[in-house]
Amino acid sequence: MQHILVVGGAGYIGSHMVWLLGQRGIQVTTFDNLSGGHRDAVLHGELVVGDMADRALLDRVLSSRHFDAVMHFASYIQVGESVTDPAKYYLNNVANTIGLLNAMRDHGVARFVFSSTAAVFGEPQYSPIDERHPRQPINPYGRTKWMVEQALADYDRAYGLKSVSLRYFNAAGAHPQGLLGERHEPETHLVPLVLQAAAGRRPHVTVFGRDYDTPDGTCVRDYIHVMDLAQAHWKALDYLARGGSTSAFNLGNGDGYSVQQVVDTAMAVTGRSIAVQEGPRRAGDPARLVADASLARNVLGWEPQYADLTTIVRHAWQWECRHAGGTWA
Ligand SMILES: O=c1ccn([C@@H]2O[C@H](COP(=O)(O)OP(=O)(O)O[C@H]3O[C@H](CO)[C@H](O)[C@H](O)[C@H]3O)[C@@H](O)[C@H]2O)c(=O)[nH]1
Repeated sequence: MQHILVVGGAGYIGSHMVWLLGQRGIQVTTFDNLSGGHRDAVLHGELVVGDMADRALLDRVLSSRHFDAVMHFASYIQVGESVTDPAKYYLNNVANTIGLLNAMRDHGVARFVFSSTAAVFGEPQYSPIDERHPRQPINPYGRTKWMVEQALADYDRAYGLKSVSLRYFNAAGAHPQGLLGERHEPETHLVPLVLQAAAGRRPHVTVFGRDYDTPDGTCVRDYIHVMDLAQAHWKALDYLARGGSTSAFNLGNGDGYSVQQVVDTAMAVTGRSIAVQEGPRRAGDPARLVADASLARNVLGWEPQYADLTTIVRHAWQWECRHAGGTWA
């Protein structure tokens, strides 16, 4: 692998990926519309600012050099918004992604790494969730990701496009040296919200439901460090370069932490108290989402380095302190 096109490479997970590729000596072109990303977050390679829907621009980029693979981080990710505005999600996450695949096909790029999600599984029927678990997404966001996964299987059968879909559980954490971190506008994810409350930038964090069938009544999730996600993508590129077949892998640590445990860990890491407000359940939240990621370990040779919640929260806190103004400067 010499040169990779990273679509959506200025966002949270994409920017960590671009950094890691730089560390590995890989050339990168980042293609991003900057709607959810930041120009300053691209720490390596060239940046093309544009829209995935702009086919003429995609053609220009894809014909500018040979790309060994394309990585896709350009989806919208808010479950609630996908319910109220499904058009936005089907257009970007499905139609624009298919447009990208068609452009890749026309330009002879035959490898693709796709950011998928645990949301393709819907309500868990057993735990931990392995790749064989039925894919029955319960919201438009999950459906868009599952549609693309299915399209990728068809594109392999018909056109020989080889792909890896990586189904993230709960991405969290930040670059270990504080170079990059998590910023979404608006922020809806638990770890940054809890840390912003610890930093005094929010008055409190709201716990969405305390009546779940879990040990402390709050939802349990499998938090995975963003650098471990990037490492899994790196392994996926290597797998495809070695002739690996089109596949999907779950990415998580196999450890479930409750919302309350995240708050408690954040208080221990930051040494600050965090005000908690009780709120109702959030629609579409399963009680427990925990991954069985043994397939990624066995087939990709993936080994998470930062698997414990304390490390994940500590790195996220370093980022929060360093960028307390909410900017990348
Ligand atoms: O202010 C908050 C925010 C979240 N939560 C709870 O914290 C847990 C984690 O919530 P996040 O919003 O951080 O993460 P989700 O599990 O909802 O989302 C993850 O899974 C989704 C699909 O299920 C999408 O893939 C999404 O991008 C990904 O971060 C959930 O139980 C949620 O109810 C709270 O209690 N209060």
